[in-house]
Formats: sequence, structure tokens, C-alpha cells
Amino acid sequence: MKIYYYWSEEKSESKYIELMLVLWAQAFFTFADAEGYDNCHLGFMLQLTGVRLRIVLFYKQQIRYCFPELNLRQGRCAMLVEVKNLVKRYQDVIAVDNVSFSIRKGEIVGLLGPNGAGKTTTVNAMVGLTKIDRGEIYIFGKKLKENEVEIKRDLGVVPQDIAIFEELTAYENLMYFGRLYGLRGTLLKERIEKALEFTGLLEKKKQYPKKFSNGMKRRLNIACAIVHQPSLMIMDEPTVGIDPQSRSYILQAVKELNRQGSTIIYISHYMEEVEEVCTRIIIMDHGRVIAAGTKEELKEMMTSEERVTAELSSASYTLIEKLNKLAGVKESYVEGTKVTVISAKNSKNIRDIFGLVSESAEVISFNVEQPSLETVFLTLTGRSLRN
Ligand SMILES: Nc1ncnc2c1ncn2[C@@H]1O[C@H](COP(=O)(O)OP(=O)(O)OP(=O)(O)O)[C@@H](O)[C@H]1O
Repeated sequence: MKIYYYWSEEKSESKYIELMLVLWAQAFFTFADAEGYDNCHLGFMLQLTGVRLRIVLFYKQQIRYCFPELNLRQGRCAMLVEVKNLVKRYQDVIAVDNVSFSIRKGEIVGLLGPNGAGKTTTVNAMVGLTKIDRGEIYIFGKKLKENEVEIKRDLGVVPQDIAIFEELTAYENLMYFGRLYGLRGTLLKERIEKALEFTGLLEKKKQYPKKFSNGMKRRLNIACAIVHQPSLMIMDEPTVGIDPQSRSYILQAVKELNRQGSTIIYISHYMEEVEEVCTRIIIMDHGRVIAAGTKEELKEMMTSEERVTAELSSASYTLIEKLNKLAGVKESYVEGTKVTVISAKNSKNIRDIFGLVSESAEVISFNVEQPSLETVFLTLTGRSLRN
């Protein structure tokens, strides 16, 4: 079992005592590296503030024991983002209805839902653009309400509507946004070059965005959001209205940003994009979170049966009778030369099905059908994602 230890970033008055404590602890435990808590089941945290020592034990990223008192702020350190019971109303419309979720460092979390589901309102609240009616938001372990300026310094936002200056060149746009984040001098120039290179716009740096295609504008929008190399990126539908080539470029860039250390919240109503880039998905509808998990977990949650189809050189009713007698098979039927077999979940009868169909005729194709996220969404909401 790996053990993780975490040092609070609060100023300690004695680094020497901290060091002694670590040396003492190391005599008893094997440590995982400080970044590795995601894989750790058990951990402890020592914090020394002034003369006060606090010991926190956690299990599966949850605080289980804290001495001398439970300090929730520290408890949230394992989570990069925590949204709790968020409510936002616009007159009669409840845009966000008691939404709670948390995000760990290193994740790419997809916020998926149809138009009007409450996705943009949720992230606008997270970046302080929308005043909320109820709830709490913690980012980097700090309460947004009290630490907005500090939090925003390490946050990158790609808004749904392209937010660039058409009358400034691509380079000047980045200069503007870089300065907003406090970058100056050589560091600013280096970061601009990097952001332009990253988004494939280096050769266009002296050009004005009004001459850019929509895809290039979207890429410049992203460059402006990453120029200060934020730890957390929020991308609100960054691929709307662009050509497939630019879309693929942006999706690759999202993955690369994550490899370089950014945690990403990716909002979309394109199921296939979310499936491609996200490590976890939160599905919203009518202002609520209706499901969350990895795509495999979501599919698993929704599937009650397994479906196998086989295209054969010829298909007979004798084969159907034999298939129907197999353990776990609920139903099988034939349409022309195509045979479909529906079994209960986890029947583990694929080998037997293949055995029977291949005995009976030549197998042209054999597919074990996987449920799509679209099916998951339909099952959960009763409507298609892009209605
Ligand atoms: N400024 C506003 N004034 C009034 N109602 C609003 C406002 N902003 C959003 N709404 C309403 O709140 C609900 C949630 O909207 P929101 O934009 O958060 O959804 P969304 O999931 O981001 O949708 P989309 O994919 O279309 O951006 C909708 O019913 C919308 O009409």
C-alpha cells in the first residue's frame, strides 16, 4: 500500500521542525511521491503553524481523522476544484439547481449536456462572472469568494464566444492577455512565442485576426488563455463552428496541455469530443448533475444487456434455437443473413455464441456492440443530446 504525505503550504515558522517530523515519519512509512496521491489509499498530512501541530489521516482521499480539529480547507487540498450545492436563478429560471462535483489535479473533466443544461452558468460561477444564489466553490483548496484575485491568476478561461481583439495582431492580443496576468519583459515574450507555437499560429503572429478563419480565431482564443500557463483551464465549447482540421488540432492541444500538467474542464455538447479527450464526464440536464464517472463507468451503469451481431453466409432457424438455449441469452433473431443475440449483462457467453455461429456457416463479420455515450444520455434524459 502506498502512503502519501502532504505539507500544507501555509507558512511554517520552523522548517527545521518540519524536516525532523518528515525524517521521523519516514522511519515508519514508505512514501509515494507528493504528486501521487491519486493512486494512494492511505495518507497523512502534517502541518505546523506556529507552535501548533496538526495531524490529518485520510483514506481514499477523504479525511478520516484530524487532530486537534478538522480543518475543511486542508481537507480539500487533494481536490483542485470543489463545487458544493450551487444554485443560480434567473428570475423564474433555475439555471443551476443544487450542483455539486469535485475535480482532482490532472483530470480532463467533460461537462456534457444539451443547450440550456446549465453548463456555462456553472463555469461562469466558477470564474466569478456570475453571482450565485447559494453554494460554495473552492479552487486550489481556497474559497473562491474570498480569494478570487489569487485564484484567477492561475486560471485560464477559453470563453464560448471568441474574446479577442480584431484590431490587434495575434502577437499583440497575447501581449495584452499576458500583461493582464502580470507577465512582463523576456518572460512575457517567451510565453507568447510558446503559446503561438502551441496553437500553430507562430507564422501568423503579425496578422490581424479579422483575416483569420473561424478555426484560427478559436486557436488564438486558446493561446490567449494559456499564455500564463495556468494550472486549471476551463474551455467552454472551444470547437463550435470550425472545420474538422482545426477541431482535431484543438482536441490534440487539449490532450497536450493536460500532459504538460494542466487540469482541464471541457464543456461541450459534442459527445464524440468528450469521449475522445476526457478522463471523466459529468452529465448535466435541466440545471442538475444527472450522472458522473468515466465513460466506461457511465456505460456500465446504463447497460442491462449485451448485444452480439453476426453476418453469416447463411442463417437458419436451427441456429436461433441453439442460440436461445445458451446460458444468459434473452433473445436471438435472424434478419436475412444477419443474426442478433441479446444476452443479460455479464453473461460471458461470447465464446459459445461464436462457436455456434461459426459451426453453422461462414462468418463474414462478428460484432460485440458497445453502448455509446449517446445511448447513456438517451437513457438518462429521454432525449438526444443535440435536440
Ligand atoms: N443571463 C441570463 N438571463 C436569463 N436566463 C439565462 C441567462 N443565462 C442563462 N440563462 C438561462 O439559464 C439556463 C442555463 O443556461 P446555460 O447557458 O448555463 O446553459 P448551457 O448548458 O451552457 O447551454 P449552451 O450549451 O446553450 O451554452 C437556460 O435556461 C438559459 O436560458
